[in-house]
Amino acid sequence: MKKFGIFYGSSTGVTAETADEIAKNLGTAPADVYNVRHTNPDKVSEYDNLILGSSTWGAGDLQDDWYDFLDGLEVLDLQGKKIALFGCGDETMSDTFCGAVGELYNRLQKTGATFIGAYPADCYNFSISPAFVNGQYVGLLLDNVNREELSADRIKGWCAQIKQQTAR
Ligand SMILES: Cc1cc2nc3c(=O)[nH]c(=O)nc-3n(C[C@H](O)[C@H](O)[C@H](O)COP(=O)(O)O)c2cc1C
Repeated sequence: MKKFGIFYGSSTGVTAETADEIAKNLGTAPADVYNVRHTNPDKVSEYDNLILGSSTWGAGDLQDDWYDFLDGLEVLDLQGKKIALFGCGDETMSDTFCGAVGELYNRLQKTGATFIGAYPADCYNFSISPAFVNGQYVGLLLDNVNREELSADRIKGWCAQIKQQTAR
């Protein structure tokens, strides 16, 4: 089984670019990076570790292409797999910042997968995010609308963490 499969949904390309950047940092081949719009959820069975990314739209909602994919994904048995989440949003959207990441986290609990890649919420400006659980974010959250200059380092640090958490 291959190590990392990266699955993303993106409306204007920001999360797509982030997925590619994460792939480079993890040493993942482009062929293992999937736009969920064109992918069957069963594809995840080929991977030990799933990196899942969505931007947030509406008011804290999933990126459009995630709806069907998540319906199929959340009913799978993913025991033994690790899931790391990332998202792109806008911190100034107050309490919906990266809400899609919170939704992925909540709906995928029942799959039995182990969640890795929690990220410290220091250095962000937010009130309450749906992705903020037990004092930290449940994944890597990026604000390329207002703080794009921070994203490359955040991705680098997070990928180093993911490598450690999947080393065994
Ligand atoms: C109409 C609209 C609604 C948005 N709603 C949210 C939101 O609720 N929370 C958030 O964090 N970001 C929100 N955003 C910001 C987007 O998530 C952000 O621009 C993101 O980088 C888009 O990524 P994508 O191109 O991969 O879809 C919104 C943007 C627009 C234009």
